[in-house]
Order: sequence, then C-alpha cells, then structure tokens
Amino acid sequence: MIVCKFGGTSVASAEQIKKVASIVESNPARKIVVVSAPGKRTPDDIKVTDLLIDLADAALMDGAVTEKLAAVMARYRAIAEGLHLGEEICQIIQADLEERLQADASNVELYVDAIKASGEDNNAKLIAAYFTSIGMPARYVSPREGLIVNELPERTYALPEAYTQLAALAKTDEIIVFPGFFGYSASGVLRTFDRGGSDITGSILSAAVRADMYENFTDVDCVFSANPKVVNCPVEIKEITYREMRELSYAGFSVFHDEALMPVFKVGVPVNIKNTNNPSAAGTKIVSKRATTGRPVTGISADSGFSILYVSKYLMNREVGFGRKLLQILEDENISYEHTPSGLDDISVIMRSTQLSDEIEARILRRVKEELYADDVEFRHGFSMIVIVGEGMRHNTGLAARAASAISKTGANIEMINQGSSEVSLVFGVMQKYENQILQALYAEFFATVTA
Ligand SMILES: Nc1ncnc2c1ncn2[C@@H]1O[C@H](COP(=O)(O)OP(=O)(O)O)[C@@H](O)[C@H]1O
Ligand SMILES: N[C@@H](CC(=O)OP(=O)(O)O)C(=O)O
Repeated sequence: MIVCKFGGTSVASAEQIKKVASIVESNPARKIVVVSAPGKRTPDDIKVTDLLIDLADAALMDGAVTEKLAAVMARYRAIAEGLHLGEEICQIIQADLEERLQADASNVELYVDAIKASGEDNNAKLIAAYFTSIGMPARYVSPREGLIVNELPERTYALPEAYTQLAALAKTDEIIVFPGFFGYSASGVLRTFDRGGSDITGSILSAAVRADMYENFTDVDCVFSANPKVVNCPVEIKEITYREMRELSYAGFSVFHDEALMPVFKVGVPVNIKNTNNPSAAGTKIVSKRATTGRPVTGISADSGFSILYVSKYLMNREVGFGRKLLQILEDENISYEHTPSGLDDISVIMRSTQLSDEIEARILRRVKEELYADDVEFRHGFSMIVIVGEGMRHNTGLAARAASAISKTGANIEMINQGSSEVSLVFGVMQKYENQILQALYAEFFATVTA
C-alpha cells in the first residue's frame, strides 16, 4: 500500500486536482490520499489557510466576516465548478464554515485552529466527492477516526494510540481521502500541527498502516541540494538519509516538514518526494541508508529569524549547574533553543526569534543578572543559520576550513560554529543580510566543480 500526500500547490485548483486523480488512478496501490488545503496557484496568490487565519482574526476582532468568508468560498466554488461537482458540496462547505465561526471562542488558540483546519477538512470532502464522481470510489475519513493528539498546552503531536487506531485504515477497498494538518485530542478538541503539517499527517498514516512507501507530492521534481530560489539549477538529490533530511528541513528545506520524518523513520517506511506536475520524474527517496555519491556534502540549507542570548561570567566553567539554571529561565518562558555553543566564561543560546517579545526579553535579562550574577548578558537579533549536511562529512578532513574560507570571502563574520555530535552537519550562525550570498558561495565551493 502507498500513502500519498498532495501539498497545497497540488490541490490549488480544479486543474491540479485532475492531475491528482490521474496520479492516484494510475497505481492501485495508492489507497490513502492525504490532502492539504488549496495552496497558491501563482507565486503571489494567497493560500486558503492564510485566508482562513484572516477570517478567524476578523471574527475575533469585530465579527465582520462577510468579505473574508466570501474569499474562502470563492476558492472552493471555482474548484467545484471546474470539477463539475455542482452546488451541493459548496453548500456543505459554507454551512461548515458558518458553524465553526459560531463556535465558542473563549480559547482563542483552539477557535483559530478549528477554522484553519477547515481548509484541509473541506478540501478532503470535495476531493473524495470528485473521485467518486469520476468512477474512483472514495471515502472521506475524518481525523476523528483515530488521529488522536495531545491536549493543550504543549504543541500538537500524535499520541501512540493514534498509530494503533489508524492501522485499521489498511483494510480498505475504496480510496481513503484524509485531511492533513490536524487531529483530535481524547476529549474531542481539534488541534492543528505546525504550518506545513499535512506532511506530518501523511507520515503518521504511513507508519500506522505500515505502508510500502510514503509518496509526498509537491511542485518540484525532487529535493535539490540547495533552495532553487536562491541557487541557480542546484544538483538534484536522488537519495538522502532520514538524518540528512532532518538536518536540512530544520533550517530552510521547506519541501518536507522536519517533524514528518520521525514516524516513518521509526518503522522504516521510505519516503519519495515527487512532482504532481511531472509524476514520471523519479523524485527524491528518503531512506535509512543510501549509496555513496563520492561527494561529502549532500545539501546546504539556510534559515533566518534567529536570536542569540549571550551570557558571560568569569569562571563560569567552574560553577556547577550554571547551564541548567540558565536553561531553566528559558523553560519558565516556554522557550525552546536550537544550539548552545560555549567557551570557558561565556555561553550563547540560540533560539527562534518568534518566541520572544520585549517583555519576555526584559524578564530573561533581569533574571540572568539577578539570579545567575552574570557579568554580561544581552540579546542579539537578526541571525541566520546556515547548515551544511552530508553523511560523508565524517570522513572528510578540512571541510570546516573550506566552508569558513568560502564564507569569509563574502565579507560576513561567522558569529557561531556548531558541529552536531553525529558529525553529519556543520552549522554557521551569520548575520541575516549575508544569507543568500553565503548559500551561493558554499554551493560553489562544494558542488559547482563536481558532477552528480
Ligand atoms: N532544497 C529544496 N529542494 C526543493 N524545493 C525546495 C528546497 N528548498 C525550498 N524548496 C521549496 O519548497 C517548495 C515546496 O514545498 P511546499 O511549498 O511546502 O509545497 P506543497 O505546497 O507541495 O506543500 C518548492 O516549491 C521550493 O520552492
Ligand atoms: N495548509 C497548511 C498545512 C500544509 O501542510 O500545507 P502545504 O501542504 O501547502 O504546505 C499550511 O498552509 O500550513
């Protein structure tokens, strides 16, 4: 059995959904189809998920939702008309949205989640109706039927019992169309995953039914060794390990969500990233072990939006528990961190800037000074992380020096270097404004002179 997930661009219009149907029909093993909400039809289009977030915000602010609701409905109506589905499905979707808008809004996060999730939920109903209408018997299955997630306040993840319950979907004659991006807690509360989280749903289902393959359909032929929007014609990656992909998708390889790797990795289901617009291309396989390519570096990614908390204190290295107390202060603010490079008398904690605000920063700075008696403490903002990844890096000396030299030629200062203990990645912290230049320079250093 194959579980296939179609991303927002693959289900953005009637034309795209027709391609999805012919891909599913062409292989009878494709029995479970996970769908996103309609995404962008052109680069400057707006994803339905973003329209829905706007709609929820309007409902919470002043209740003036008419225009925003019409914008969402226009997207579904255009799709339904293009697929000759008639008015009934539009009425179902409109009624569903109105019901969600009327729901209790005392918990804002859950209220917004329910409206956001309607994007995938209604699209799954529509696509199941379309498949059936063209002679491909299909059934919409709600995440209520087993995708059990944790309760608030932690971020959303699937509970172990979800895998047991969803395993039952393996026995199906019809094609199952399952909405991505959300699940229900044991108490019946709808919760969404992070943005891009339909990849996670596909991975959970693939692991639950022990699929032979998890196919993730998107709008590029494969995963490239660098973001194709920044590097001109980057090398195509034919095979990549779970570990390499995890490191790359953490920082910038937006083609596959980093949280989507663990469920399939645990049970060894291979992933194939493929293109809805060119399904005969082989795509990229994510596997446990891959053949060597003769090249130490598999990919280079970059992501912006990082802040650094810099703390210095003389003799910090002799003070038992300093690191723990510092991280406890961050935990009290519900902040996760990415890296903690340190010296004898100083430590830097690198985190995503979206978790910070002026008040949070002020509280942290005050506590670090008053409770840890730090000599110096400050926040620095506007950093990017550049990540060089490759299973072959372990056996390759001088790689860090080559990377550092390539970066220095751009004029950028390296603010932080971190080599993961697994030695498959090397991370450089740099000022955000140099990000693209550095990515291009590193690509030239490690790929431009070598053929695939
Ligand atoms: N290294 C990379 N290889 C391929 N695509 C990448 C890479 N880095 C970023 N991308 C971007 O990821 C996009 C696909 O991911 P996404 O927008 O989530 O698609 P979908 O709508 O299918 O979920 C591509 O259009 C491409 O611009
Ligand atoms: N629609 C959601 C979930 C998702 O996975 O979408 P996409 O497949 O378009 O990345 C989002 O925009 O975040």
